[in-house]
Amino acid sequence: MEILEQIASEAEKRTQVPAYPRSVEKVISAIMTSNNFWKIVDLSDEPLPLVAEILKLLKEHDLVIFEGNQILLTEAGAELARRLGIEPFVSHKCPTCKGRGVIIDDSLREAYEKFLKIQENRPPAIHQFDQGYVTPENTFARVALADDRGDLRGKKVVVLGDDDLMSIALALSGLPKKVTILEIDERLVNFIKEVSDKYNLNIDARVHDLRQPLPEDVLGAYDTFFTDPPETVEAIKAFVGRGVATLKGPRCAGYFGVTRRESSADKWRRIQRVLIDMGLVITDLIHNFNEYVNWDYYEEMRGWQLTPVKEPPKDIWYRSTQFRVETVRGFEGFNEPIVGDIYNDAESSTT
Ligand SMILES: NCCCCN(CCCN)CCCN
Repeated sequence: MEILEQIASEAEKRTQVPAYPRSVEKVISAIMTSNNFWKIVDLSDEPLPLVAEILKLLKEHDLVIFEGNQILLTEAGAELARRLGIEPFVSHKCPTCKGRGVIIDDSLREAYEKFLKIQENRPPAIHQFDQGYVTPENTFARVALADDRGDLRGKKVVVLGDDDLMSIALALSGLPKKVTILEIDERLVNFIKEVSDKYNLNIDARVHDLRQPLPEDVLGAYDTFFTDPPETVEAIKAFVGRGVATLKGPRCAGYFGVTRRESSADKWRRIQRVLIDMGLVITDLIHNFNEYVNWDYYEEMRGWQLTPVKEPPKDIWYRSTQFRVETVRGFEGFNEPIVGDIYNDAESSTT
């Protein structure tokens, strides 16, 4: 145990990311499962900067070697794993729903097929706004989830930030009474407007920087919000807080993703305290519900400078947990201006 403690404390000192013996143990389990850096980050469920530093420390202790871009345990590393009883990861994920608990069934199939075609011409994700969209199937799984919880039919829905094109999927499903979207990126707003005009979707799409307070007419006017904020506590407070500010009253719902790729368990605790303090209850937390298509600006992101081997990401590695929250009596949204950097902290790495 002592070596894990030593590596964890050194890794925390170097990265300022909270690190524990369990963090090191999970990285070793991940190495026993895959030699690919991105898969090791994905399996370990620890922040990328911390995983990168732990790998460097394991190498310094001759417990790991880098053969080309492959990350392998040495004989000493395998011996340590045996001694501590560390084993490879084993998945028991449902092959049908992929662990989401919902599927895109026949009632949504036609709308989903249309969405698949429409999203082929979507604007690419850009670094400037920390964009990274989820797969089209994932976007529709969020529609299925919200309908399964009774949050869409006859409801007014608002989307805060929409590189995932949730607004188009929601409108195509025909379930909400109204869909509004606020998005900083004009390319996306124009794309959504064109699609809305072409398919008669009647989407209320507006360019808006979510660091600025919301327009008056959206405050207290919606039943359900969707957002997928950057991974700083400030950004989550701003995006989710504004989502709450759009809600009509108690017992309204909000959906958003929070990742482990850029947020430690300690940051999660701060995030969850912010949610509780807003007067929300967390009704659902679905691990790895969201899977993000690899963005082509990966060489510009901070995480790339930190990787111990320079292997371009191939398979999906960035995932997030889908949160569903509900307001109760006394809830309080947040609609103040945000100043300062909402994209970067010690744990973020894809900005
Ligand atoms: N920088 C690339 C990954 C960004 C993912 N973040 C924004 C997602 C927008 N669809 C945060 C994901 C979890 N909140």
